[in-house]
Amino acid sequence: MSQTDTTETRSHTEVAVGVLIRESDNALLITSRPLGKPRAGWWEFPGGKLEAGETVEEALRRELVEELGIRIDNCIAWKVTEHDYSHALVRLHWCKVTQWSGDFEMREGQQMSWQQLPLTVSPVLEGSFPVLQWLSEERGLSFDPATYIQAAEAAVK
Ligand SMILES: Nc1nc2c([nH]c(=O)n2[C@H]2C[C@H](O)[C@@H](COP(=O)(O)OP(=O)(O)OP(=O)(O)O)O2)c(=O)[nH]1
Repeated sequence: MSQTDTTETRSHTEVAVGVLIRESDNALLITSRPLGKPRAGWWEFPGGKLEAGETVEEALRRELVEELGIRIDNCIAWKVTEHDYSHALVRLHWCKVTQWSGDFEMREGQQMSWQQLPLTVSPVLEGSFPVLQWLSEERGLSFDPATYIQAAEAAVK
């Protein structure tokens, strides 16, 4: 390797993310990131990192019990995306969830909001923007990333 080659190999952090869709009105569950995590207070879809030996579905089931106190009945693998944050290079495994049981409890002191598109909470994690676009397209809605991008840029300043 030459001295000018600054190529750095970063390993991916695998993350399971749930797009919970409420049957009655198609609303999406969005939660805020708890204090102590990178981007605390930002909004995201619920989920978290895979632990050693876990499948995406197992990780999502565990995270949703730990964070929200609910048990999911189905987990439909949907998309895989990547995002390079300064704190981690993440690979996001997106699953749609339409059935669950239990009452929502914010076990990590976070907030939750059932949202229609476009979301009204802000700022939203940048790694979730592609999914907001796909969900908008599925619903025949236009997607304008500008508002999300501006809010994210303002929040990292
Ligand atoms: N849960 C979730 N994570 C997301 C989304 N979009 C996005 O870029 N991410 C990124 C942010 C984080 O870098 C990573 C998730 O890691 P995390 O720190 O929240 O995971 P965790 O709950 O297992 O946390 P920890 O207690 O192990 O630190 O994925 C999203 O919509 N939901």
